[in-house]
Amino acid sequence: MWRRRFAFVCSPLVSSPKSTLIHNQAPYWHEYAKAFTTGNVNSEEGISSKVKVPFITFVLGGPGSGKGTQCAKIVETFGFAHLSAGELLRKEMSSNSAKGVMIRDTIKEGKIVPSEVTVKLIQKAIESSNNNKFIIDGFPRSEENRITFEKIIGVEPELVIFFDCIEEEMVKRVLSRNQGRIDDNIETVKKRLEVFVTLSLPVLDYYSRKGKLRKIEANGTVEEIFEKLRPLFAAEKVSIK
Ligand SMILES: Nc1ncnc2c1ncn2[C@@H]1O[C@H](COP(=O)(O)OP(=O)(O)OP(=O)(O)O)[C@@H](O)[C@H]1O
Ligand SMILES: Nc1ccn([C@H]2C[C@H](O)[C@@H](COP(=O)(O)O)O2)c(=O)n1
Ligand SMILES: [Mg+2]
Repeated sequence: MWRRRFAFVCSPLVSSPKSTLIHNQAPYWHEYAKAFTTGNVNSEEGISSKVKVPFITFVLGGPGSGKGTQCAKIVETFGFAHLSAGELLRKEMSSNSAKGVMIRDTIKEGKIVPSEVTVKLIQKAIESSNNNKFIIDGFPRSEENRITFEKIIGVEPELVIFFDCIEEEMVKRVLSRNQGRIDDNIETVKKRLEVFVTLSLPVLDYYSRKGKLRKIEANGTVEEIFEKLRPLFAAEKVSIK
């Protein structure tokens, strides 16, 4: 019943109160569901009603729009597991394997890493977590990302948050981030902004049409922005029954 309340409070556009999580099940889904089971899966009947299905939120926005900053606050306040696609890729690129080098070159160019690489890293992180509420930051960055996630993971997000921030502010934030990222320079930021418009906007459009998108105006202070997010995550609305 949490979902019905969620839909009512946050989006009159959500047309169906039916859970989308257990539809579109990929072949992988059965194994995936077992990772979240309460120990009551009946192999003949399939997934039992006690299986805990993951609650997935995607977070999108241009470079420097504040995704990582706000995700950290959501984790702290609402107990989500934070999976940053960019962070997973940066960890992977630090190995000097051929894949690591490919990731490094792609990130430096401000482009998008092939979806299968990113989705497999996300899959591994989900499988090794004890949590069942995930906030996936910086994903899906493209329609290819989205479709690959659906194919491999077989779960749809309940919610997609878009941080809408003006370009000038995003550039300012990235250039003063000072965390030693290879993409925090003006050339790469310009390319990332172009990639965002070309590849990520269609994803936002897709979720908007499904009634799942929540746009957050992201030009204010960290606290002001978090206050806009808070109602989306009020505890009882995201607890999985
Ligand atoms: N509301 C804000 N006001 C001012 N600075 C902010 C705000 N939110 C985040 N920042 C700062 O801006 C920089 C970029 O923020 P953050 O890393 O959260 O963005 P991001 O959307 O995750 O970017 P990227 O896509 O490049 O990873 C950080 O140094 C962060 O401390
Ligand atoms: N789905 C994703 C997420 C990230 N990347 C690459 C390309 C991005 O510019 C870079 C940094 O990501 P961020 O930390 O800003 O989320 O990582 C990707 O290819 N695909
Ligand atoms: Mg980030």
